[in-house]
Amino acid sequence: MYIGGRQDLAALDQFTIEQVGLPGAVLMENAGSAIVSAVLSSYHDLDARILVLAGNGNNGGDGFVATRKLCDHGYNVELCLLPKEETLKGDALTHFLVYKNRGLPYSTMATMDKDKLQSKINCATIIIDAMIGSGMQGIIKDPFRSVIEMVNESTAYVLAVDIPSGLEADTGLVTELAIKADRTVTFVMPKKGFFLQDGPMYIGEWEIADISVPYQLAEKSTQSLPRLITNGDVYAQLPKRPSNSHKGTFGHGIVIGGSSSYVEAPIYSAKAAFHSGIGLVTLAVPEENYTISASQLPEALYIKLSNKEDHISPASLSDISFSTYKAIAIGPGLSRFKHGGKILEILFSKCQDQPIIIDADGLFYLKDYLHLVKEYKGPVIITPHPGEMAALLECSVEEIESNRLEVAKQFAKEHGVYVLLKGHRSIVEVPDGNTWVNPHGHDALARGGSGDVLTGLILSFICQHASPEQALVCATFLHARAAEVKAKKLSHYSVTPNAIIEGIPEILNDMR
Ligand SMILES: NC(=O)C1=CN([C@@H]2O[C@H](COP(=O)(O)OP(=O)(O)OC[C@H]3O[C@@H](n4cnc5c(N)ncnc54)[C@H](O)[C@@H]3O)[C@@H](O)[C@H]2O)[C@@H](O)CC1
Ligand SMILES: Nc1ncnc2c1ncn2[C@@H]1O[C@H](COP(=O)(O)OP(=O)(O)O)[C@@H](O)[C@H]1O
Ligand SMILES: [K+]
Repeated sequence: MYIGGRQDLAALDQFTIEQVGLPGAVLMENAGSAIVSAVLSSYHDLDARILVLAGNGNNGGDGFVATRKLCDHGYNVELCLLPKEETLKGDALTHFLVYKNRGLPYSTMATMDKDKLQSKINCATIIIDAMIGSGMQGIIKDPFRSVIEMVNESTAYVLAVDIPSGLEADTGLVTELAIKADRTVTFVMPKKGFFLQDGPMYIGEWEIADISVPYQLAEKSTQSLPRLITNGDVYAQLPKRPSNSHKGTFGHGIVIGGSSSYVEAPIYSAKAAFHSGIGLVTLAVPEENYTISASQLPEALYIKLSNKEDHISPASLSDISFSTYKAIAIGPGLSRFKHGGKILEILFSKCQDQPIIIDADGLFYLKDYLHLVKEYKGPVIITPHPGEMAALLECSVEEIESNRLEVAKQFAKEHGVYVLLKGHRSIVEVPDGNTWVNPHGHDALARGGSGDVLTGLILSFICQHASPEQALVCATFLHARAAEVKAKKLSHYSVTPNAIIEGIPEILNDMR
């Protein structure tokens, strides 16, 4: 499923109107009807008081259609047009005239003082936000400003038409104020802004409505648009498991990490790999971590790396026979120490072309070794959280967060790496290829060790013959879904890395 920005949507609408020959007023009729269907599917109480707040652009036009049709269904619905009537034009004006020709009632800000509007908002059970849609730009201005404040303070259920008013479709930025929707019915495709910056906090539950803009056009003409990872994508891309297979079929991976302060991190990665189908895992950890690691995960094979003070001695990596492993994950719990970058130097010199996944403190050292990545024959995958990405780029976390899609794309292109930029709505960027956005995951994942689990999943799927892109798509989605399913059972407060690992089989079992 593609996600688009303002211009992508406008181009698709225009194509449908001009080339396909479906007039804009028909699309608007469909959009309004989709809002009505959303109300009909959830609210059967005809006494519910529905207030439609409309702007003067096409988003408002959708609101006029919805109000007319809700009246026809017998709902107790009221239309309030916020800008002046004279400012209406185009399809919105057409549908406003249809509304008026039907003799249906409406009020405007001009005919009503602020207190009266406030009392309408307070009395509403459902508010339909048709003030501003994808045409939103800049700082929200009056008359919408004060109305948005009132709506956000009310107890009404808020249904946003296409996008909550005040949220920027391209960037997910809310400058000062936007509608906090309970549900957003969006047209044609989800907007990029739903998954960036403030967006996820404003859209509520969301769904896509078909308004007869042919979606196949998006697939043909918008290859560069990001895609949302769906259950279907993951099902299609998960490594298949022939029943006559043996452990060699599903690959042997190695996790290199751990230090005296961070014992658990590489264990979480290896456990996650075991719970998601890998054939064999070797844990290469400092020798002083061996006993506790082996007691927690006896299924793994072990390489005891010699310690230097409280961390791995980089030179000890020279003794690993890397050709044994189908893929390598490095970084969880490695810790930061002087000359730690030597670890990457040795790793890249000893590996041939197997996929290398660099996470956590491995990324800390990467900044000075990016040339090795470019020269390496095999795929390199990096999994930074915004702080790690900011350190790699020597910029602020804010700069990363306000440009997540661009940052990931640029970095992947420049260095030829697969980038998984983590966070609330993680981004998977394939060098010179696709961009994927994960719509799942929440605060239950905001706990030390969550990222280590994800690294193990990526390793596991690569060892099972998934391409790096497939592995990243599957791992990112399953990791977040596992946390969601566990949070439902245990509470958002209580999802440990081990709980996420236990959630993985539940999600895998549900995949179809
Ligand atoms: N033919 C089409 O293009 C279709 C568009 N549709 C609807 O039309 C919407 C896009 O319509 P438009 O491009 O007319 O734009 P919108 O109706 O989303 O917004 C434009 C209006 O918002 C005001 N506005 C923008 N930024 C503002 C700010 N910062 N403060 C205060 N007011 C602001 C503008 O002055 C203008 O009146 C979509 O979101 C969708 O709901 C649907 O009807 C389907 C067909
Ligand atoms: N609020 C959140 N919403 C969605 N995903 C989250 C959230 N907080 C954390 N995550 C996910 O949890 C993981 C945390 O990784 P990371 O920060 O590397 O943790 P650690 O290094 O402690 O294991 C990432 O996959 C990230 O996307
Ligand atoms: K809206």
